[in-house]
Amino acid sequence: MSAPGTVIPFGERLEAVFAAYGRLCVGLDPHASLLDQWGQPDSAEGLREFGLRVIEAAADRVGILKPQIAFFERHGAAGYAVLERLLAEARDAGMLVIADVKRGDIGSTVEAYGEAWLRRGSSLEADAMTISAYQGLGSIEQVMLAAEAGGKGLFVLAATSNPEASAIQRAVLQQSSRAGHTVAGAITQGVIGWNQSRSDAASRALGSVGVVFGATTDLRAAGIPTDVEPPRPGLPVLAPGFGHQGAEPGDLRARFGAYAAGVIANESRSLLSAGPDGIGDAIARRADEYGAVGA
Ligand SMILES: O=c1ccn([C@@H]2O[C@H](COP(=O)(O)O)[C@@H](O)[C@H]2O)c(=O)[nH]1
Repeated sequence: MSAPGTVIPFGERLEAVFAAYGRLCVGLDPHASLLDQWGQPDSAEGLREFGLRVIEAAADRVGILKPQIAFFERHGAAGYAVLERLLAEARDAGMLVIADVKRGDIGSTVEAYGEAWLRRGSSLEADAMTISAYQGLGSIEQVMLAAEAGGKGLFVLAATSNPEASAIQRAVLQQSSRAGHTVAGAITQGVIGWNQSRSDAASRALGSVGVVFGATTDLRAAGIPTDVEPPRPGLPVLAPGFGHQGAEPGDLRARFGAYAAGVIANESRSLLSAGPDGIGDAIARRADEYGAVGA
């Protein structure tokens, strides 16, 4: 147990979760159709009941929860109030919470997003957030520093799971120090470089800044070779695309290759569609299947 106020790097916390619970991450995506299936109204009350039941089923079975903020935002301020409660419940239950917010802007504005989602004591405090470096990796530098100071994590969109992303993410850079790299490859290398530049890099198995790689994505075609061992610290990889979008636990090693050890396998609809009575078993079964894949 660490002393109060001690900052434990996000990468270290993630490593501990992998060791205790494995790599499955439950996605909290309260689609209107799922609320209906769960017998809940498409309202803030419905979100609250749905969210509380998902957290109850997930706690002690998995160590990571990824709320998709869009489904709360569509209910306005009432949705955000529910989200605040659910974030606190999940964190109190000991889960690492990744807020899937995909924020990005000029640096001074991204800093404010970082404060909203990662500052200790913020009503929306999570353990990590997803972020876009479309305005340049430099635009998120202050957030990376603030996250590090608070023991928080970031997942930078690199090679996402949606097929229509490839035209942009596979485009080859003409200028910059990473000319010749794809956009996805340059972002990935930039994040790896950031983790390596931290003072404690050599002693860490995992860095605190990761990337988003879709489990449905051909990483090699996106300019990210998967047969070359990345340097330490290892790269956390938030990987949506398992379950509903088609990827299976058995695909993990072939898809991610040298990055497999850092993969957080997110599944949302495939688990949530088991309904309130089936979700606990669905999570436990899937957690076992990822466990069988190994590290
Ligand atoms: O590349 C990306 C980035 C994020 N997502 C998000 O993950 C979940 C996936 O949900 P499923 O129901 O398991 O398909 C959802 O919140 C997406 O917004 C992604 O799919 N791909």
